[in-house]
Amino acid sequence: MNFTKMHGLGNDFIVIAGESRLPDNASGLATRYCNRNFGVGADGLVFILPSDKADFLMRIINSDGSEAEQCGNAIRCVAKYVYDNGLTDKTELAIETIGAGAQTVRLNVKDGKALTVRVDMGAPILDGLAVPTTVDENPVIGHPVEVEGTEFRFTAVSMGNPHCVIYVDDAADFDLHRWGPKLETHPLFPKRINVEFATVLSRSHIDMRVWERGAGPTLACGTGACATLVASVLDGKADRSAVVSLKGGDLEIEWSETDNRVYMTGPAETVYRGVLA
Ligand SMILES: N[C@@H](CCC[C@H](N)C(=O)O)C(=O)O
Repeated sequence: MNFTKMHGLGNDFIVIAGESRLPDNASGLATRYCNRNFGVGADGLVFILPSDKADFLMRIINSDGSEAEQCGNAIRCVAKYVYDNGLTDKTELAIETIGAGAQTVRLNVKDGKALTVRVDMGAPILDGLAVPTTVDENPVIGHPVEVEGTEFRFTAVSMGNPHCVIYVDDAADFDLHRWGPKLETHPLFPKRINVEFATVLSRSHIDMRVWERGAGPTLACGTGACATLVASVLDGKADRSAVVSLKGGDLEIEWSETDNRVYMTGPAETVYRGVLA
């Protein structure tokens, strides 16, 4: 199997195109090849597949072998891959995801290569049970969650995949490894959850660090950045358009008042190509 190593702000993927459907052993391939010591090393394994609803279908398997419904950084990589490799000459195309339907992406191209990608990430889901959480509220804002005697407050948002956003004094210095895994697997979250720790720097700038479901600490999370902006608007802390700074760099996020959809703009990079043994 040929692969391409790509990343969006350091959230890295092994990208595979050319299969007609998701291989039966996709989960095993992900745990084997995403391993940073015994494999290629990546946060996820991404398949670019044929779609009957859109130009392409993206399936993403986390490094622990679980499938995610959506991935904001991977969808930008997929858009860059299909354009740069001549699988399409469109600079605006639709990519189907299993959790958020077909999403429109717009490529900013220079010298024949895609530089940045703007993605219509769809409307956020705010109903607590649908996110899913066990909290029957719509929306779920500042709900308590207790871990080892420490109480956090989270706002729940699904961008096709589930997120809980927690405000902390200094996201950049937060102990992700201590709290991330316990929150990810807390009984309040029946499908586990992606956890964002956010510090609002101004109404148009949020600093965020993420503990991802199925992948642990990553350098960036596109859906997490979208969820963080949505939560911060709901919480009255930010305007509808803001820069979300992550460990790997910045994403521009807008939650449109006109159509209720979230738009994400950011880079995608190709690192190298190889063949899986
Ligand atoms: N890194 C991603 C999200 C990947 C999926 C996530 N770990 C999940 O299980 O939902 C992004 O950029 O959105």
